[in-house]
Amino acid sequence: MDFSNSLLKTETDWTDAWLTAKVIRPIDLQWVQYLQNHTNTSDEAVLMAGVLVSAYLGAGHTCIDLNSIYNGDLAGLEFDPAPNVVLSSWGIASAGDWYDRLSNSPLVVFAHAGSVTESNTDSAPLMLTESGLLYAARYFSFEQSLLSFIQLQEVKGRRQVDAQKLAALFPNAETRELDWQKIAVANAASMDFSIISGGPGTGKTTTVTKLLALLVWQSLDDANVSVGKTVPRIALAAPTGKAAARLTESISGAKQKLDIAPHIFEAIPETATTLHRLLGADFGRSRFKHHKGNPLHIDILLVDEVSMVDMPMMAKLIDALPTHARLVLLGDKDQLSSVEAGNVLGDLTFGIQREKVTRAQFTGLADSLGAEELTLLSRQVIEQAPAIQRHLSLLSKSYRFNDQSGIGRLASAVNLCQVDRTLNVLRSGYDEVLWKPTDLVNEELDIASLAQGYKEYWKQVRQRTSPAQLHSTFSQYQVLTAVRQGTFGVESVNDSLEKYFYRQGYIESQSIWYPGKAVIMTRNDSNTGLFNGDVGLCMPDEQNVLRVWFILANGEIKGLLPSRVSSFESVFAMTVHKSQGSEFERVTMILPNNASPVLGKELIYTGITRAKQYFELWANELILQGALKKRVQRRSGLTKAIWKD
Ligand SMILES: Nc1ncnc2c1ncn2[C@@H]1O[C@H](COP(=O)(O)OP(=O)(O)OP(=O)(O)O)[C@@H](O)[C@H]1O
Repeated sequence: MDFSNSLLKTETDWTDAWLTAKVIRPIDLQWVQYLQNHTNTSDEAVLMAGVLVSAYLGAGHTCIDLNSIYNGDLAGLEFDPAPNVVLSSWGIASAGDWYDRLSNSPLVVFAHAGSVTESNTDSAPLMLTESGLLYAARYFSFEQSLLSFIQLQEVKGRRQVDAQKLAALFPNAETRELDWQKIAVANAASMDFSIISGGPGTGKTTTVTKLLALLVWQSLDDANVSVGKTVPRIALAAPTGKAAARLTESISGAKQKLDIAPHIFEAIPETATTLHRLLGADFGRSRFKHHKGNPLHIDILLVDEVSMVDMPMMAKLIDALPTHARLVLLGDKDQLSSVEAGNVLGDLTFGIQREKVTRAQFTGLADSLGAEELTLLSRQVIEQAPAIQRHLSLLSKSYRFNDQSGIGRLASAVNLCQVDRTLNVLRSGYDEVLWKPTDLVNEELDIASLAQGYKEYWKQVRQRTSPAQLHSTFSQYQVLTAVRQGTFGVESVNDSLEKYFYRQGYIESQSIWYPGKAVIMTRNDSNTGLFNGDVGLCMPDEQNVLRVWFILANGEIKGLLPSRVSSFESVFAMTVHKSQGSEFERVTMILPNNASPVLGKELIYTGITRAKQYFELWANELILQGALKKRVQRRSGLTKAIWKD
């Protein structure tokens, strides 16, 4: 693209420098040029703000903060020259000056609730708030709908909770120690909007299955569907096909463990779907079938793996929710945020306090819990908390990792950014944690050792085992990488692994598709119904025709001819980003040998918590230390708006 005639071209050549350094993308300039052409604006300070808004969106931030940028806080993005240096060279001496220039531009509209809707975003491309946050208008509108939804929850009354039924679902609840899963259920049952967050194995699925059982039981009462009582319509959803398939599996498992009447058991669904499918994605159109004008036909919506849900999707989900429906969000707030812009779960749970309840919550729980529980809970009350706190429950006791577990300890140290403790755990010789320090100079990867984990998989490929069994074996082990490019990036590691498998004779032919080939979808495909992130394994069917087998969100297995599978890549190694929503018995995670903007503690925490039994880390100590000190904090207006009290 030639920008030579553009007003963006200045003596400082800031656009060229930023493009060359890849800190902005051509699309960021194209967008601003488009705006510029439509409004005849030539104020470079405004155009720079537009370029930054677009570039920040690309990096996952929903807005820019003029004050932070002017003060040199660039959210980890490496702009050289720094925006404030360029702005100063134009005589803009403070963030306030920049604000004034933006306020007077035809490109910018002063932002307040209701000042923009998704349909009028073209006439108001940039939105500026009083506090100096600048948004692309669509993103301001998404954020506003989420805020309005949360505000609406505050005026809704409490729902009655049946204490006896609740107690029956928690027969082992102790009287000397609070059961925070029970409190989470009691709390969520009493309101229309709730978030249950927790690390791996803290019982999120168990808790939410009991919540569904309680809600169904309360609706149907003790008798079988009695006159005048209807079964609540419940939908289970997750952001990706893989996460939905896992939710299907884990809800069915958790249901089996409940001691409930058959008619309640039957009324709790087991099949989850993707958010796209739930909302009625029409791949040819940007709008979903379900929205405010045509809401979903449901009474309760449970969404799992919410850390992966981006801001536009969350806004659309809320838009499609009928006003009477309950929304329960589930996820691990400490995991990586969504690939696209936003950090919805992180923002909503930003100031969450562990094992605390607000005064309002405590009062609300009075008729749901026993006297002894209330006495214990009364010691956990916080008097001052923002309104959102009463919608939140944080589960922290892990039923997967006990206090002695290496993986649990490692995840906890990483999550708290404790460098020394992390290194101690890695060096402590736990059976289930191994650290292989990598050499910064000699970038050889021990592929033979990496490939060991796939031995059982290849054995089963040779034995032509069933696709379901093959998937089960494949999910036992996964190599994870932090980045895509470079020797330790996913592309190179996959390539090396495939070459190794070929040399070992595991791969039988040189064609693209061979028995045992493992792929991951890289985009949604309306023709096949597959979703970005779905994993397919190649094996002959009973007629000896090669097919690629996928596990669908509902748990079914579907075999497609390879010619029907497009937009995929190999998945013997996958990026940590793509692994969100999946878990494996054993994981090897490889960090790159140079610092990368994506490398922060959230990524390392997410990688570790994919492993259920064994975790191996291949990383250089310096790179690891640097990553642990880095928190990737996404800019948005949500946190301040919700947690300001
Ligand atoms: N209160 C409890 N007492 C005993 N075991 C429990 C309890 N809660 C959960 N578990 C067990 O711990 C394991 C993990 O529980 P669950 O799957 O509900 O957790 P999760 O937070 O959803 O896990 P994940 O990290 O996989 O999403 C399961 O085997 C479950 O049966």
